[in-house]
Amino acid sequence: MNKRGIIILCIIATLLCIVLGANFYFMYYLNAEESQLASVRALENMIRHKIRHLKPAYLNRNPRFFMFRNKLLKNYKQANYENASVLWEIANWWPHENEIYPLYDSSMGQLLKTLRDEPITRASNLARGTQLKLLLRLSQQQKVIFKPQWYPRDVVIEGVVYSGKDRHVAEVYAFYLGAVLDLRWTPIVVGRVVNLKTEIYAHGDQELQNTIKIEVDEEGKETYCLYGRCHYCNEEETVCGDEQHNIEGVIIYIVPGTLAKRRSPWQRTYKEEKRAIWEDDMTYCKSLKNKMETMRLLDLIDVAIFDYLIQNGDRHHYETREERVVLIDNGKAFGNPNKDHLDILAPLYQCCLIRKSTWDRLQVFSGGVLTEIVDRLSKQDALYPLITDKHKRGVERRLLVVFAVVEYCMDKEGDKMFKTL
Ligand SMILES: Nc1ncnc2c1ncn2[C@@H]1O[C@H](COP(=O)(O)OP(=O)(O)OP(=O)(O)O)[C@@H](O)[C@H]1O
Ligand SMILES: [Mn+2]
Repeated sequence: MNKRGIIILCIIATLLCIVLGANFYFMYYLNAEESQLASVRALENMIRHKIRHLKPAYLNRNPRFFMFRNKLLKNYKQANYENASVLWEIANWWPHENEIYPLYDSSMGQLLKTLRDEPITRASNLARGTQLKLLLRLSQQQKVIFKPQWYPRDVVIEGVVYSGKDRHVAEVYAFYLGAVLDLRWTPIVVGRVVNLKTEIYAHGDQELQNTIKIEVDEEGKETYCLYGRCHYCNEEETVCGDEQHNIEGVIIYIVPGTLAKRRSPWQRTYKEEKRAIWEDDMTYCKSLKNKMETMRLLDLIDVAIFDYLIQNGDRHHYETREERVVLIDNGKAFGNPNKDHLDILAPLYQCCLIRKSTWDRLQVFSGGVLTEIVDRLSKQDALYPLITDKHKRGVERRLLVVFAVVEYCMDKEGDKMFKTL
């Protein structure tokens, strides 16, 4: 063979290698993707099977519930007070690690009422986070956060789990749900109707006033519309007062102490065409178990259950207080009552661990009692009813899914999945 022949042969051989190699790679890639998909599907099927065969105890009311009910109702019943300052001082001493308020305290009911009734004496934009929120001062003293209403209760937010703006009532619901499940890690929150003209604009600083548009129609009737200052704020998207200039919103008590922000290991990519590793890798938790303290992992699993019940799929970061996880920012829940995003529960089904106390507590509120008690507790809130019946049914349906996932994990891991840390 001459020199030219050898070169041509070499080129052909190289090309063959590249084509074959690429093919093998492609086939490997396809298989890997298929098996990942298969494992996610298999898990979903397993959970579906478990739901169909749930023990009656998970479906019926638990008689132990009565031991908790009266105490809860008594503790969170809004009550008259004499001196708001004293109550705020008490509440500012409450937090310990991530527990924001005590199990039972006679000041709680009074504190809730101060947040609902005390006059707003100053208002400004709070450009923390990305969504519209205000910083209010009550009675020249206590600073609180205000998140306004964007949607009526029955609007269904379509699309991905983190679509849309905040749902203000979700913050109140989260507060009561945390109280019921003994995950007292949320800020204390009440609903409040505020007057955009006389309470917000009139006490607003120059900057806030500049972000409130006042329109006057031919009859001289004014409309106040707030767009605020924040990452997503713009003049086209406003919160407008009704005929009396009233808007709904929530007053969020500021958690005293230092908060640290951390990236969630189960963070979404926020790009619909790109999936995160944890979304396909069902063994994702294995490496985390070596990297992360068990305490932290258990906190995040509690958070996953909490978020799954209310369908908050936007906990891209979590915050800690004294090294324990707090449930700050629960506004992106209750978007679509007809849809359950199972992957919010990934920390539970991938790690197959749960705090024993959380597991015991969840079972106390089986059989429809969970949404009933949150409903009773929130009856005194200015924004009652917080969520529609469809959303309530969603919470109950998801509680069964949590039971089913724990059953699935028990099959896999046995009792060693329950931790007492
Ligand atoms: N109750 C609170 N107590 C103390 N700090 C708070 C409280 N609520 C919010 N913050 C602080 O303000 C930041 C922004 O609040 P939040 O996360 O609710 O806003 P957001 O606009 O929804 O943010 P994101 O767009 O990141 O979801 C929080 O990261 C936290 O540091
Ligand atoms: Mn948010």
